[in-house]
Parts: sequence; C-alpha cells; structure tokens
Amino acid sequence: MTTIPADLAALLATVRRPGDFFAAGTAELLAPLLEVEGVGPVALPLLPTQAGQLAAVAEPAPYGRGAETLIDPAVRHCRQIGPDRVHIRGRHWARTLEAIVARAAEGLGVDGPVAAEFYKLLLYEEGGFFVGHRDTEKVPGMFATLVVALPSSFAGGELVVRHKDREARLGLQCDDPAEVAFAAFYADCVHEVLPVTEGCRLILVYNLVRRGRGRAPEPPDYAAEQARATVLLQRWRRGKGGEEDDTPEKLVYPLEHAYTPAELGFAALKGADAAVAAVLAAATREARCDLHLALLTVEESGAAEYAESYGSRRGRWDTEEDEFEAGEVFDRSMTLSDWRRPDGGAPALGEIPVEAEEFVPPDACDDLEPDEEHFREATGNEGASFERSYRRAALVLWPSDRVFAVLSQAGLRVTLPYLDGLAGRWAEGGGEQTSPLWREAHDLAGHMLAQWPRRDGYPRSDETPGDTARMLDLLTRLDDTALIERFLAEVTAAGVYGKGDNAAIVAALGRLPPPRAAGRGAGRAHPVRDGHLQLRRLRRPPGPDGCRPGSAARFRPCRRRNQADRGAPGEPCPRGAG
Ligand SMILES: O=C(O)CCC(=O)C(=O)O
Ligand SMILES: [Fe+2]
Repeated sequence: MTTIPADLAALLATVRRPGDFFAAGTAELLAPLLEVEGVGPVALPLLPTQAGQLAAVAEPAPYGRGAETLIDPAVRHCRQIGPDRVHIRGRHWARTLEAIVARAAEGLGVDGPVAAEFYKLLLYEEGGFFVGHRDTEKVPGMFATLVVALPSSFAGGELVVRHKDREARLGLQCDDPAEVAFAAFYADCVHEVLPVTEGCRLILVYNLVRRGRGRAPEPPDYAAEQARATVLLQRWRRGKGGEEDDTPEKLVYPLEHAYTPAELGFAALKGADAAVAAVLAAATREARCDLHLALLTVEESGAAEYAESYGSRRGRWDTEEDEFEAGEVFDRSMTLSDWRRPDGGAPALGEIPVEAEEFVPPDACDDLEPDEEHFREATGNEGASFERSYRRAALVLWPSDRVFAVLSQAGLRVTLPYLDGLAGRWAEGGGEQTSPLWREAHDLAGHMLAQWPRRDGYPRSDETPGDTARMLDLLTRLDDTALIERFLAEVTAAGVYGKGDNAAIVAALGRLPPPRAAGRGAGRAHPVRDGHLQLRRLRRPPGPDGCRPGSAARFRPCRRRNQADRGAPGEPCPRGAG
C-alpha cells in the first residue's frame, strides 16, 4: 500500500515557521508631515526643487569597512541626513509605520514584538547607487533593515537582496502618491542599490530590533524538507500509471487557518500554511507536479442520535438542536472548487471530487469542526437524521502530466466544457494537428473515453443531443479519427447514446476513411433505422478471449493502435477486422 500521503504529512509537520529572507509591499500613506532641519516642511511627492534643497543640507553617506567608516563615491554614491534633523509626523504616520513593521516582521517570519528605530534619511539623485554589502548590527538586538521609499518619481535604483542562491529585485516605486513602498531584509543578506537613472530616490532607513532575550531571528530554512519533498513527489510522478501503482491521483492537504473564497490566494496564506505552501511550491516545481490552492467542501448526512446529556432532560419533548448528536454517516461528498495557482491565476477547473485516500495526512478530516450542522427529528417511518458541512482551504497537487486524469475524476460536467475550450483555442491558433493544444485535447479525450459511463442497454429514445453528441462533435471538430473510431466502437456500439445523438454520430462517421466508415454502417443504405443507428445491431457479447465475434469484429479499427489509443483489456480487439 502506498505511504506517500503519510510520508508527505510527516515531512510537512515539521514546517511551521513561515517567512523569507526579505519582505516587501506597499502601504497607505495619509498626509504625512516630513520636516527636515535647514529645509522645513518637505512636500510629497518630492519636488525637484526640494530635492535640491535636501541635497544641499545632506552629507555624503559613508560605508563601513571593519571598524572604519569611509567615504568613496565609487562604493556608495548617495547623500544622508541624520535622525536628529529629520522629523516625520502626522496623525496617521505612527499607524502606517506600525502596519509596515508588522507586515515586515510577518514576512521575515519573526514572532514577538519588533521595533523599528529610525536610522537615517537617504537621498539618491540621478547616478546614485550603493554597491553590494551587508549591514552591521548598529544597535543590540538589530536583526534586519527596513527601507521605506517616500513618494518621489525615479527610475532605476532597484534594491537587490541576495540570500544563498536566491535574489530579490525590488523596484520600490509607487505610482500612487498616497502610498509608500517598503522592503525589509535580514541584515546579513548581501544587498545593493542599482544606479538611479532618472529622478530622485528618497528613503527612510530603519533598524528592525527584537526586544527581549533569545537567539536573533534568522530566515527560516526548509531546504532539507524541500529536497525530501521533491524526491517523494518525483517518486510518485514516475510510478504513476504503472502496473504496480496504487497511489492517489492527487494529494489534498487541508490548511490550518480559515480563508473565505474572496481572500483565497497564495499571497494571503498565514503562519504555517504559508510555510508549507512555500516548501510545496518549490518541491512541485522541481518534481514537475502542479500545485493549486482550492476550497474543500465536505457534505455529510446520516443518522442522528440523542445526545448523552439529553437523557436527564428526556421527556420534555423540546426540539432544541443540542438534543442530538451525529451518529453514523450514510452519505459523504467531498469536492474541490475555487482554484488558485501560485502565480495568482484562477484556472477554471470546476468542481473536482476528492477520494478519501487523497488526504494528507490520511486522517486530515477526522477531527474537523463542522461549519454547519442541522438535525431533523424522527418522523413516522424515518429515524432522526443530520446534515452537516465543512469548508476548508486546501493545497492540492498532482503530477503535471496527469492533469487530465485528475480532471476526468470530475466527470463529463467538467471535462466536456474543458475539452470544448481546448478545441476552441486549438482552432483559433490555426487548427494544426501538430499543435500541442491538439495533443492536449487528444490526451484529455482519451481519459474521458476510458471513464465514459458505460451502461448496458438500449439507446435512449431522447430526441435531444446528449453527452455522446457533444463528445463526437468535439472529436469531429478536432478531426481525431483514432478517437472517433474508439468512441464508436466502445461507447456508441454499446448502446450508450440516444436518438438525439444520431446526427453527431453520422457526422463523425463521415470523418472516417471510406472503407472503415462503410464497415460501420455509414456506407449502407441508410445508417439510421427506426431512429437508431445500425451500429447498435452490430453489438454482440464478447467471446471467451474478450473479442466480439462476427460482425462486431468488423466494427473494430483494422489498424494497429498505439498504446495511447488502446482500449482496456477484455474489450473487443481488432482481430479479423477489415
Ligand atoms: O537605499 C536602500 O534601499 C538601502 C540602503 C542601505 O543598504 C543601507 O543604508 O545600508
Ligand atoms: Fe545596507
């Protein structure tokens, strides 16, 4: 039995702390009052004349080398004004700064109180820069630097922060004058400011300090967990579809925090959820799996029982809901919807069902608190019952090349419109069968065909075109003759169609090369008789070797089919076709 869900759960259980080596964003800035001694109030966004006045009262910014403080415009070309001469006030400023610090601390993965101590005001005029360096600990407890870019128009001047083999390139421009951009990074990360090519970059620099004892915070490092998750997912992907494979088609990891559909997004994940998502995002990328965020809805119904505490009150015959508790579950449906991708996209994957064995950990849903629970009293011949539902956000992953197998779990309600979309995009893109979109459509249609509901019986007398007609229309539009043949042989010939599907069947038959079409009824006097295609008549029960005898064999494709087009074992084979 596969241990992949349990193994992945054990690995992710150690990933608790979110955060990265840097955090960046924008915050609302409401009417701040910036005052600089020697200049007076400074209007924001910064005006060129005031930039000149600031430059005049500023001094060249030094840099440190060992115990020395040096000035060298080849290393740092920028001017500074010390904290004693800069005052930033205004009713809203303290709140703005507090919000920025909170977001910076969260982004860096630091719990507990963090203070921002103003260090200096920096002015980068055209040509200004600062080469790569690390910041020294300027005050005890300082673990990171926070820069806030005040509204001012400039180009270039990106802040580049590096950590291990990663790099963040942060523009810090704000188009809106009522916003500031900020960036925070761990002090031991090498960082540089690229040359400003136009305008003036005006920066408030703060030291981020953690009060209290304990080790200085460091960027969370889940490289080992990420590498192990990658190996696990690669193993899953490689084994998928093999004969021995008993692994789930997808994995579903319910998250800890509650998220509404409106706030669902990778960027909005909190705490350990964000940490796990970051590890899985990197591991799925490397292992060629797809990662999505989705809303999981579990709906259950079953028998209700009198609650134990109700015994003492029995006899009162009141109908309070707390008289009952949920007993045996008779029915459970679990679906995923509201899909989000790590890049912020929202793919239209529709509602996809979840199988119990897909949960990570396998007992993920055992102790969930229902969001809603209703009880119904016993009536004449029915016992008391309950209905309840749960909604949780979940991370969902599958091997990238199995996306259509996953989509097919949702059934024709999801796959038919999806295939329609693919066929439309393929036609718009030129309609060549060599196009990757055609290949995708062919793969998806193959999975749909393999799972097509095959009820045995007589064709429906329904006059309206059904799923069979929709599928054959799509295969005809795609001119996918191999799958048209398979569909006619495996589905239509088994009677899974109705009167309303006949036109689509005839059109599809028309796409087959003449000898095969003739062998399937289209070449006869008339393919439709009594409202049903003669195909139906060709159906015979399979022989002992799985092949259908007599005319049914003539109905099979007469060429060798490749692996992708091959039907399930035991289905009629092309022997004797022609
Ligand atoms: O201007 C910036 O964005 C960074 C400044 C800096 O690195 C420093 O003051 O040490
Ligand atoms: Fe720095």
